[in-house]
Amino acid sequence: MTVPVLTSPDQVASTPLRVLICDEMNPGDLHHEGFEIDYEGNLPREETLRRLPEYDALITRSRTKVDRELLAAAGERLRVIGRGGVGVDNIDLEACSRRGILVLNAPESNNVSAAELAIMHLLAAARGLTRSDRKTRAGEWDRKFLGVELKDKTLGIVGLGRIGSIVADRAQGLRLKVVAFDPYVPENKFERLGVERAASLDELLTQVDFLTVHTPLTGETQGMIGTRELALLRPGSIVVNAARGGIVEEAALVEALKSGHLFGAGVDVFVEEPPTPDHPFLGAPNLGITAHLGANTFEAQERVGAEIVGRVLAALHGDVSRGAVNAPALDARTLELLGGHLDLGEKLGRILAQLLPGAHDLEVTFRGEFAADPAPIVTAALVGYLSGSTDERPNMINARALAKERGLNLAVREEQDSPDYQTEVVVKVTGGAQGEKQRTRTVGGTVFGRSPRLTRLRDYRVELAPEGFILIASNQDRPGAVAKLSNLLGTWGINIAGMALGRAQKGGQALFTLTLDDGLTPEQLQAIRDLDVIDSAFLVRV
Ligand SMILES: NC(=O)c1ccc[n+]([C@@H]2O[C@H](COP(=O)([O-])OP(=O)(O)OC[C@H]3O[C@@H](n4cnc5c(N)ncnc54)[C@H](O)[C@@H]3O)[C@@H](O)[C@H]2O)c1
Ligand SMILES: O=C(O)CC[C@@H](O)C(=O)O
Repeated sequence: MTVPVLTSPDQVASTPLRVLICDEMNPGDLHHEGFEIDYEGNLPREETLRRLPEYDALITRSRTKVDRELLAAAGERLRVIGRGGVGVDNIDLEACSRRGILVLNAPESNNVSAAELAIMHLLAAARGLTRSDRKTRAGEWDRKFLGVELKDKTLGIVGLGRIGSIVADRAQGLRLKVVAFDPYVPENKFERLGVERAASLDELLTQVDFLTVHTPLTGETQGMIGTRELALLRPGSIVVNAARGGIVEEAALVEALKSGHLFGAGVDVFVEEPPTPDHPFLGAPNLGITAHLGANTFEAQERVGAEIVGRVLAALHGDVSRGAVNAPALDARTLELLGGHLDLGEKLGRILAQLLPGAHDLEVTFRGEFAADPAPIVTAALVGYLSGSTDERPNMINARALAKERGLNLAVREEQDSPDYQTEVVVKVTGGAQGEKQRTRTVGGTVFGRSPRLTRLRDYRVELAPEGFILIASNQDRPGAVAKLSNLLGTWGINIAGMALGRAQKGGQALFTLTLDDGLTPEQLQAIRDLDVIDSAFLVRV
């Protein structure tokens, strides 16, 4: 982990710290003692690259790509990048971390505006706004068009985070029934918002009249609404994407509009922004388009500007407590003493996120004597558990706040005794709807030298390096199971890097855990599940 070195207050007093704002926003008051802030609105990229070496911090919106080229042009002086808004997909976070550059965002400031824009697109598509506007301007007074009412229809929301929750609230005001799919959000949030929970994306798609997506763009969400998913929607549905281009596949959306399967759609975001003049969206029927304007209101820009400027200036003074997207908050000594335990905690969290996402309780048990206060291991477990489901890149600074926001309760237990290892960390998550059977999943691990080892999966003892992909399979402890499984993997050319076998009692249920160098296709996983010696099989990526 890289700990960015920020300026000490002494340095600040002698030389003004320089901040360049290169994208359009309302930056508020630019006069702050000890700082020189240059607001340039839409600065051409070449100019940004040319001037950047003279600045300590850069503030952007989504227009400016903070890539390796920009970082190379910046040279040594740049230490903080502020993103006015939430999505950091225009910023190469890995490259920033590697150079010790702190990245901050302002995720709460534009969510009302973005949610209102999504509702606007829904209403516009329902009443054919863009079509009627275009025809009337062309001299055609077409009053034949019939729209649809929203009242008593069902809105499906994918992603019940900050913006999805506000959309749910506003939609209920329009008398829509709201159903959402978000496997990472605990049940109590759905209950609090009065939103019905869909168990899967397919279940959501088959029961809604309108669909709106509010997830970050991740490996999982890219293209998550494609031809197959659109076909699952009822004929005459409306689709809105005001999140990120590509969550709804562009070509599939155009096709579904042209075929008449969809009544209409609204988009605020494109895969490539700005789109080329021949982009298929531009000729699609009943498709309302805005130019990534979700955050473009006076109110949001005032909040975004004030928040991101404040955060960047605070960070330049060494206070990284607000909005840090990529910075660890630990000193070098603690990092040294906790050794591989932070890595272990993060891996245990990541495994659990795949075994039981959307839990409402997470409990960490520490066994044995740790060389330093093990509390950061809890944070690391949260980082792992929350990763992959939010734009905010959970890290050692923001993970506890994010967990609180999600309604994830934390508990920590310490046991002096560690019968099997010098130290052991066991993480348990519990989830499930209120009044229904609660599910729990437990994983545990230890550290050999600086390398994490998995020691426990559910009630089974294992010993395995948590690397790559782990295949977890259970069977009735019958002979021949291992051979059949490894033969099958061998026929696919998949190498087994490590294997552990655990069983609760002789002849009872047994658990195999295999680390694999490569992942499995859904068909391969199904073929394993279909083996007569296997009861269940699950693949997690560490
Ligand atoms: N159009 C705009 O101008 C504009 C403005 C602000 C935000 N945004 C975008 O809106 C989106 C939502 O922002 P937010 O602040 O609400 O984010 P958030 O992190 O608060 O919420 C995202 C939600 O998506 C859920 N999620 C993640 N992966 C999922 C998956 N595979 N399936 C279902 N749910 C999943 C998460 O659990 C989380 O609850 C982001 O893409 C953001 O960049 C766009
Ligand atoms: O204002 C912007 O540039 C982008 C707004 C929005 O997409 C965000 O990520 O906050």
